[in-house]
Amino acid sequence: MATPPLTLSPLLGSRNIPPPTLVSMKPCFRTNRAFKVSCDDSCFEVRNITYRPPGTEINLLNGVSISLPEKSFGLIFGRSGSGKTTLLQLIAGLSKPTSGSICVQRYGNDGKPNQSPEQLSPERVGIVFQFPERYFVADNVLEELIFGWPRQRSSIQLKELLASRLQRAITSVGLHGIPLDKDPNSLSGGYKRRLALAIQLVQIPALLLLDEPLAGLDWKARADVVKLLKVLKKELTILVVSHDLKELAPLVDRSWKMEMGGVLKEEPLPVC
Ligand SMILES: Nc1ncnc2c1ncn2[C@@H]1O[C@H](COP(=O)(O)OP(=O)(O)OP(=O)(O)O)[C@@H](O)[C@H]1O
Repeated sequence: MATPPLTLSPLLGSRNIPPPTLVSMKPCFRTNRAFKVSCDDSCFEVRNITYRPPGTEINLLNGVSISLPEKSFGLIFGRSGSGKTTLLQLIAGLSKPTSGSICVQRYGNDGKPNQSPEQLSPERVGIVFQFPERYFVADNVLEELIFGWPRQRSSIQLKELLASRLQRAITSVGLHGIPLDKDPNSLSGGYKRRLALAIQLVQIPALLLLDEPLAGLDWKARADVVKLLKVLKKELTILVVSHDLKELAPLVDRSWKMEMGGVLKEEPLPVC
């Protein structure tokens, strides 16, 4: 039986993004690891995207391109207001690019595309906005996790599928020791982030987008989230926007700098 796609949590559209603090950058650079795209590998590709919000005269993004191989970790850094979050929103399908495309491209042994690019559908993308815990709506962890799920009567098979996905998501973010009837707002900062990640992982996204995943956490919670992302990276393709370059650097396979005016350039991280 075909599995109906799970709807994205209604929370997504309502999460506002306050500006993060800018972390000073050190003047030494880390080299990006070389990537070999081999037989039947696929890449998430943003191709020459331009974005001008409806009714405005200014392009927030100008000819942005990204290629991120499956199960790799990409990081976008750059000054506040340069357009990083805007780009994540476009990749997640929350707004439409004015021109350009977002797709999945498969490559053959020779490194050349071996079929036509497939448009990246929003159902395959999970996004966790900055400070996601500010937008928790439920009284307990379980309700928070299933907030966006279909409420109509569903088949036993669908219920079983959702339950197994839920179990897997809870385990993969290390929430299994937490009672499901606990108030999400009583969790520690690090566990709130785990919960926000689990909400997205239930849908088994092919691509996970994270906007400032370490912002506002204490050092212990930051270290926990970095450790968790290292584990998730084995299963998922992850694209992060962050100012916390030093802590995330060990995970990063590819990095880009967003210049003011929405111009993106592939560039090594400016950290030792
Ligand atoms: N719908 C819109 N209409 C006009 N301007 C917008 C719109 N959305 C965002 N902007 C502006 O676009 C610029 C880029 O915003 P964006 O949030 O993408 O930057 P950012 O690089 O993620 O910044 P930060 O690091 O502070 O989160 C900002 O100047 C913002 O005010």
